[in-house]
Amino acid sequence: MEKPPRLLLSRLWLQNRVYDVTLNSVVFAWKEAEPNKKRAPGSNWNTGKAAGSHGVPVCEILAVQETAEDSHKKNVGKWHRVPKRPEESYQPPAFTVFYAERTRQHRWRCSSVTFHCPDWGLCQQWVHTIEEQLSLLTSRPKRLLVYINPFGGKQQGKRIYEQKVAPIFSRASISTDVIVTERANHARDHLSTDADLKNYDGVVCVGGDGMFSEIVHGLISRTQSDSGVDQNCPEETLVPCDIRIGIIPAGSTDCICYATVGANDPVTSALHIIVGDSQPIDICSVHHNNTFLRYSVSLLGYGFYGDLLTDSEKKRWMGPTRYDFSGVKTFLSHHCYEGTVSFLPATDSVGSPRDKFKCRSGCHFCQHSGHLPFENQQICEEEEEEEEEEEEEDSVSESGRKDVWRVIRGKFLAINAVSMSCACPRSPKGLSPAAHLSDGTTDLILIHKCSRLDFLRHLLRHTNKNDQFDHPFVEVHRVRRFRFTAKHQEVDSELDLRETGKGLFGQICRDHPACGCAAGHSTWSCDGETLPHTAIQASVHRQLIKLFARGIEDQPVFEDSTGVCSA
Ligand SMILES: CCCCCCCCCCCCC/C=C/[C@@H](O)[C@H](COP(=O)(O)O)NC(=O)CCCCCCCCCCCCCCC
Ligand SMILES: Nc1ncnc2c1ncn2[C@@H]1O[C@H](COP(=O)(O)OP(=O)(O)O)[C@@H](O)[C@H]1O
Ligand SMILES: [Ca+2]
Repeated sequence: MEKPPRLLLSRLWLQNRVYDVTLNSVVFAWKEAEPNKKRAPGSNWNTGKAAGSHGVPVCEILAVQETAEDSHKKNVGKWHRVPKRPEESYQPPAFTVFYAERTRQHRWRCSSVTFHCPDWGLCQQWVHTIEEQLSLLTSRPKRLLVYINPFGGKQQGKRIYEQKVAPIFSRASISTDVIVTERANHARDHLSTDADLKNYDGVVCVGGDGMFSEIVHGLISRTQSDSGVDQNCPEETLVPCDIRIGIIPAGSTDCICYATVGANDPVTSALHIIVGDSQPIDICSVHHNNTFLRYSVSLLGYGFYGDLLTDSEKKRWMGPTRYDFSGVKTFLSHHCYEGTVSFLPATDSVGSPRDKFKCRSGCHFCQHSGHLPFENQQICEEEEEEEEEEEEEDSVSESGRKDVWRVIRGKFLAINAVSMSCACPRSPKGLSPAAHLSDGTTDLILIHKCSRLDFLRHLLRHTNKNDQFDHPFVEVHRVRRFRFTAKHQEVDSELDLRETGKGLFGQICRDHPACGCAAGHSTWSCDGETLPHTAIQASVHRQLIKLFARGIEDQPVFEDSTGVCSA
C-alpha cells in the first residue's frame, strides 16, 4: 500500500534521547535516532515492533498541547509514563501527545508522550499540524449529552463519570451537558420530548443495561414520532436513529458495553467515544397484538431469566449480587412453562448460532447480511395461522422466495432471544457466542424441560469453553421474527391480560407449582425490565441504533505506513 505523504519530520528529544519524529495523515511515529546506545529495558509500548520504534494511528490521538504549562502535572485521568522534565528551571519548548493505548483484555487507557523541541516555532508547528489532522476526523463528537443513573450497579455512576471520564472528555476538548437522573425514566422522557438533539453529536449513558434501555427508548421514540412512524404497528419499518450512544458501564450486568467493546471499563468506553467509533446495533421490537411493549437490545427472556429478574427486582438493595442470589433460587425452583413458539428463521442469513467464529470488529456478516421486507413475512405468517400446523409450514412469498415459519410447542425451562452475544463478566462468551451485533437477526434459544442436573450442566457451559447448545434439550435458531403464546392463553384465548393484571397470574403461578407445567406461566424479562404480557411477538430491526464502539477487536493490528508503526 502506498504511504501517505509525510507532513512533518523532526529530530526531537524524548527523555533525554534523540528521536526522529514523523507525522503523516495516518500515523504519528517516533524512532530512536541512535538505537545502539544503551536503553532502559521495557521501553516499547504496544505498537513497538523494533526496540525504540513507536507509532500511534492519528485516529487514536486524543489531544495535543504545548507542554509549557506543565500539563502532565494536572490530575487528568490515569496517565502513564509521565515524561521526566529537566531539573533546571528553564523549560525547553515541548509538546505532549495524548493517545489511546491498548492494554490487556480489550481495555484501552490514556497514555502520553512529551517531545522537547529546539525552538518554540517548531514546537508550535507540531502542535498545529497534529491539531489540523485531528480536525479532519469528522466522526469525532464535540458536544455530548450525558445521563448518569446515580443508583445503577454499586451506585458509583456519578463518581465514575466525574473521576474517570469527565477529565478525559475535557482533555479531548469535548463539551458536555450532564444530567443526573432523579427518577426512573427521567432520561427516556427527556430524550423523547425535551432534549434539543440538534445541539449534540452523541448521547452518553452512565449506568447499566436498564439505563441504556431508557436512552434507547427515548431516542427511538423520538425518531419515530419525528418521522410519523407508528410504533404500535408490529410490521412497521422503523427509522434508524442518527445520533450515536456511548455507554459508560456503571450497572449490574453491563452486557451491552461488554459485548460491543470487549470490556466493561469506563476509561475504555470514554476513549471509544472520543475517537468517534461507530457500531450499528440490531434492536428487537416487542408487541402484544397491536400494542408496542418495549425494545430489546440484549436479552428477551421467558422462564429462567424472566423469573430470575422478577425475583431480583425485590432485592435491588443487594446491588449486582442480587442476580446471583436470585439465580440460585430460580435454579432450585426449576419451573418449566408450556407454550408455543413460532418463528421465522433467517434462512437467507449466511451465519448460524452454531458457528465457531464470532462477530468481531468490522464483521463481514453484519455489513453484508440483508433482510426480508416485512410484507413478505406477513404473508407467510397468515398462511401459517390458517393451516394450524404443528411442524413446519412453507410458503412462497410474492417475491418468489420461500419463507418458512416454524412452530414448536413444548415445555420450556427458558426461552431466550438475544440480538447480540450478551457476553458479560459472568459469561465472557455470552448466551449466544456467535450472535452478530448488526446482522438483522436474533438467536432464539429454547431450553426444553430437563433435569436440574442437565440444566446446571448447560448453565455451567456459559462459563467455560464447552458448547452450551450441544445438549439434546437445547435448540437454537437464528430468526428474524418470533411469537410466543403461553399454554393458558391458548386454552382460554378470550382471557384479557390487561384487565386481569399481573396479580392474578402471580396467584395462578403459586397455586400450580410449574413442574407439571400445565397452568403456570412466567414473565418476559426485556433487558432487565419485566413485560406486562406473556403473549408477545418480536421483530428484529437491523442496525436501528449506533453506538460509540467498534465491536470486539480480534488482535490490535496497526498499519505500517511509515515503516515505523507496528502491531
Ligand atoms: C452456574 C453458573 C452459571 C452462570 C450462567 C451465567 C449466564 C449469564 C448470562 C447473562 C446474560 C446477561 C444478559 C443481559 C441482561 C441484562 O440486560 C439485564 C439487565 O442488566 P442491568 O441490571 O445491568 O440493567 N440483566 C439480567 O437480566 C440479569 C441476568 C443475570 C444472569 C445471572 C445468572 C446467574 C445464574 C446463576 C445460576 C446459579 C446456579 C447455581 C446452582 C447451584
Ligand atoms: N434516578 C433514578 N432513580 C431510580 N431509578 C433510576 C434512576 N435513573 C434510572 N433509573 C432506573 O434504574 C434502573 C436500573 O438502572 P441500571 O443503570 O441499568 O442499573 P442496574 O444495572 O444495576 O440495573 C433502570 O431501569 C432505570 O430506569
Ligand atoms: Ca443480531
